[in-house]
Amino acid sequence: MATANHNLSHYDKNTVPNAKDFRFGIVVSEWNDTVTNGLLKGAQEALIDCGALPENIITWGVPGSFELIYGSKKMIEQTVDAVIAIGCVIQGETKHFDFVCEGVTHGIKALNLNSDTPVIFCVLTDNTMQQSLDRSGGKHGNKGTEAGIAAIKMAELRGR
Ligand SMILES: Nc1c(NC[C@H](O)[C@H](O)[C@H](O)CO)[nH]c(=O)[nH]c1=O
Ligand SMILES: CC(=O)[C@@H](O)COP(=O)(O)O
Repeated sequence: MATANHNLSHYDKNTVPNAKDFRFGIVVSEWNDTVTNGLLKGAQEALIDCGALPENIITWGVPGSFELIYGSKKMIEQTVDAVIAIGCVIQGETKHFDFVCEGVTHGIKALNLNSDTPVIFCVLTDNTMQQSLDRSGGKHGNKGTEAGIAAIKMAELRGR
């Protein structure tokens, strides 16, 4: 289902475990910070709405989405139950967009494969700034909210 047909902010609390006993790490890119700060807000609000304690949420900034890989690797060492990697990559004039998006995707996939801590992919890869604004608290909701809920569900699965 395309995002256009699904509000990213919608979730049913009855299907989300209570997050009071979990610790979360959030790594957020400074590139396109109007968007990434909106995603961060959505993620933080979702975590707290579902019981997470503010003191159990560690948040670090990194320069760009490519640095989410290393930042998430270091965050895993903070003994958290899940990491949320937040970024916004927007197509420019060159192929750099392709390499950043592919690099981040493969890097975060590798962290999920090679560590015992789930890393949630909250990286927008959009054609325009408007598409990113629409998905970080705009008309399509907030992908950060979606990522926060995913982090709680994966933290619970990790403990099974
Ligand atoms: N163009 C965008 C970037 N580019 C920067 C890279 O992510 C990286 O920081 C640089 O190549 C140094 O390693 N990053 C984004 O997050 N979003 C963009 O649109
Ligand atoms: C994703 C990027 O790195 C990109 O926004 C940079 O823009 P450009 O391709 O015009 O250099």
